[in-house]
Amino acid sequence: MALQIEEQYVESLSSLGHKLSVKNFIWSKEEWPAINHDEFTDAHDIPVISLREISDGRRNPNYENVCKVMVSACEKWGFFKLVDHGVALETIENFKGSLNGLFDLPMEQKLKGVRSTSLPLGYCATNPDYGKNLPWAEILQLLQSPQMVVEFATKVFGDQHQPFSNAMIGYLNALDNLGMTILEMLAHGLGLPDNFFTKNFEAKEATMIRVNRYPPCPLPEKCLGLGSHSDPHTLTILLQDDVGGLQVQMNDNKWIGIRPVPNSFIINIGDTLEAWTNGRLRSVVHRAVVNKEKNRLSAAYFMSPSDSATIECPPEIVDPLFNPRKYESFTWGDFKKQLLVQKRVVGKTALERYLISR
Ligand SMILES: O=C(O)CCC(=O)C(=O)O
Ligand SMILES: [Fe+2]
Repeated sequence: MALQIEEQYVESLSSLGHKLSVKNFIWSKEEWPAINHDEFTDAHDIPVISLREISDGRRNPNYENVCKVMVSACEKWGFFKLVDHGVALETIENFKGSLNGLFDLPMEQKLKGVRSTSLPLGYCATNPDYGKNLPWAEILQLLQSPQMVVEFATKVFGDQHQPFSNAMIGYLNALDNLGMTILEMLAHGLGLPDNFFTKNFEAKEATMIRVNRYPPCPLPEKCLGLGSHSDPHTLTILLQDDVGGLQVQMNDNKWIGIRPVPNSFIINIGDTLEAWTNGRLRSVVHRAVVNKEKNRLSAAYFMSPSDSATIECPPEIVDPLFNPRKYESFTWGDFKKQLLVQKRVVGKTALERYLISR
């Protein structure tokens, strides 16, 4: 029986002329997920933070407090759920609908927007960037660039590209605003000038979105939608639907499932922000598991500074005696270049190249 499943042809993830079967997607045993996509333990879930009380921003008396709570969540968990975030429901629903519509297209049409071998941007059915195992996912990666969105959408939809382009551009703009707000709040909560991070984010050279769609999988206990990894960028704003599948690794190496909350985002710290804060805000390893019945959509918006931005922990955060500087300073451009060459590895190792050895 098991053998039969493993031999099944995986139509949803096979590019034309490149037939894959379930066995091509089986991960090494150490990576097999022990908890299902819909297993959650509320006592161990990540904190929820609301922006409702402070929708008028810095002038609000609660602002200070919410910024501190946000920093604490990122110190302890590296992750939190954000509700009352101010992004219009319509913008989110339009975006989700357009992306599900894209992934529902015949493979032949999606492949018109296939990513190139040199640049990981565009559509791909099985992303080989995450080590030797194939993720059970279709992926669309695009930069925060209206021109690139239109270029991609035109390849796939021809002169009918506008609904897709508009939904995507509207979503990217809304998330850029939200991301800048969060980066300001984190700086404020850390006692840094409010624009300490955001001043490096005016050019959107490397900010990008990755939309993942995980088709139903006949063997979810041996496959993964996305293997264990940390996000190398600065800040991730993740949208997920109500299916469930995101899991986060705790300090004791145990995995916890993150229960989807309607109309929320998941915010997590990337490696670059961990280095920028000398390890105070944590970039935490996570993965996506798949399930037998349902398609699952998630979209990770990765904020990145300008290529020339120098990532160096400010003196306010370093203490030469108790908390000495952990990382050499580096530019985001250099780190990004290294990541492109190295591709992804399992777990969290990308920052190691900048560790100061003692
Ligand atoms: O699908 C998910 O919930 C996780 C996605 C993710 O971690 C990523 O795209 O980096
Ligand atoms: Fe991620």
